[in-house]
Amino acid sequence: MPHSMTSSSPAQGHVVASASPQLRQWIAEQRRIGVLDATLLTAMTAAGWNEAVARAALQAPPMVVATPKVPLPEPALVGEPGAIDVGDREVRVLMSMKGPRVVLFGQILSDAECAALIAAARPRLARSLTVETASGGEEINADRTSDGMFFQRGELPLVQLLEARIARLLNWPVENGEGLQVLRYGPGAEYKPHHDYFDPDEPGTATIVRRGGQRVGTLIIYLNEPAQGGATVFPEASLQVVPQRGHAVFFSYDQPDPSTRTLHGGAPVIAGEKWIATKWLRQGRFD
Ligand SMILES: O=C(O)CCC(=O)C(=O)O
Ligand SMILES: [Fe+2]
Repeated sequence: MPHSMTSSSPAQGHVVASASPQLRQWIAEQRRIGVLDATLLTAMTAAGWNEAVARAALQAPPMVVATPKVPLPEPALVGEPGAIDVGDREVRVLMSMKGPRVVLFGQILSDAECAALIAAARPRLARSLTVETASGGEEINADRTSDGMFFQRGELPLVQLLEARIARLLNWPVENGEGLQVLRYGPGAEYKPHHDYFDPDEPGTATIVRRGGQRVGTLIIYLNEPAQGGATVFPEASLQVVPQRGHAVFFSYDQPDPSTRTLHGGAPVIAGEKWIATKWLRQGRFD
């Protein structure tokens, strides 16, 4: 009988002799986001799959997941680890959401490292520009009232160390990352909701993506804690990430399209200052 697939439950069916490609696809997708096999088995039998078939499907060679349009940065969350070893440090896993793809991490930087990054960036701050897709150049933008600067990739030992951690954490080559950007928001400063990918309909985008391809993921690292305000918000997911020193929020987008629901912004700082470091990840080498 025909059956429909959703991402949250296996296909319903009567007793079936063998696992369909759809079922194997669903298993692969669930594993990718970290669901354990025991949980999958329960879900499959509850949905009407014969237990022997369900077990066989779980034992079959893993299927390549076809859902993402392009390979994406993604942390290894299979088995639901509480932390990920990034070489010189254990990064804590605090929250994981599938659609939009958002993962919250803790302790990617120590307090001392956050302070050192702020100190290195502070003398180089200037009013933030945004990439202007109309021309491919950069411009001052009223939607973005922070001050910022870019580090060259590998510019300082601390920057290099952080880039290596990010590469391990998100399984994405260091070479595909843009230089780390540090932003400071004073009281009232904000970054209105936007997408980080480059709009394919804008004439300047072709020029921009010649170097490294599209952006496919973003990691925002919180370097301090504003006294009030300054959350990173995802309006379409009703999600608000409160800045905590050393934490980082990751999100990815498999195509440059609003359907990824990765619209996000930095809410106005109400009191104090907000410092973040942003790492944008490209599809290919960003040289
Ligand atoms: O300030 C924030 O929380 C968001 C920053 C952001 O969207 C970006 O740097 O692309
Ligand atoms: Fe952004």
